[in-house]
Amino acid sequence: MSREPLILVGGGGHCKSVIEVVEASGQFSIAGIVDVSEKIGTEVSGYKVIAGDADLDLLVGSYRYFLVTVGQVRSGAVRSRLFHLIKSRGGILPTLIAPTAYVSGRATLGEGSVVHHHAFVNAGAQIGVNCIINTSALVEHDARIGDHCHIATAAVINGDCSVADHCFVGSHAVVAHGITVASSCLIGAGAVVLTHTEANTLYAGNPAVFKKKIQ
Ligand SMILES: CC(=O)SCCNC(=O)CCNC(=O)[C@H](O)C(C)(C)COP(=O)(O)OP(=O)(O)OC[C@H]1O[C@@H](n2cnc3c(N)ncnc32)[C@H](O)[C@@H]1OP(=O)(O)O
Repeated sequence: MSREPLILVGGGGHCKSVIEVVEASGQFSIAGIVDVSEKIGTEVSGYKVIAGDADLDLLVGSYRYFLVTVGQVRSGAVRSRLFHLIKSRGGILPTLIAPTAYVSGRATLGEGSVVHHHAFVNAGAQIGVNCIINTSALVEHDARIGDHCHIATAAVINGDCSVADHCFVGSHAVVAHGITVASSCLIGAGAVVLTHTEANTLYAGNPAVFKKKIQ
């Protein structure tokens, strides 16, 4: 079966992690990577950077399938901008699930979202568009994850939680059952979130407490 060519947009560390998922899932062949123009001709995990940011518009005319592979910690703005640019030009952002991950048939996954190796998405979970469900993350039953969120490595979003758009939940953080994380929050690595959060705010620690507002 021939595999559709796929362009990866962003050639940093997160791109390497997505490449592991693309190769293992076997649905697409990686046609190239888009990064800053100075990196054209270099390689990421054996795949060439074929174009710079400014050429993305043109590439959307030549290829159908794209994934945003820029990472996301402090802000999801770059990932969100690239997602909307690709979509506005008619590009398709597929969902991708690593073969070692488990995604319930009763869960939903928005376009451009990637579930990385050994992650688990349980029944009734709803994941928005352009999300990263990173390696070994757990999204439990009926949890809702908004658009452009990054649930980082081994983070746990428990049952009935709601994580709004543009959030980052750090490595090994735990969001307790039924908690709402408001939009554009950062949850520090290892935090244990036991209370609902305010938007645009960093919370960290166990129990997680207010640390600062985010511009
Ligand atoms: C494959 C992958 O790599 S996936 C990505 C994995 N990466 C992570 O999980 C990110 C880890 N980083 C964090 O958790 C950070 O908290 C971030 C990036 C969310 C925020 O960082 P910054 O905006 O630089 O926060 P900053 O350093 O200003 O910290 C503000 C306060 O919160 C505290 N703080 C920040 N993060 C944490 C944390 N994880 N746990 C406890 N306290 C923390 C700081 O000590 C500081 O406290 P103080 O005001 O009492 O001195």
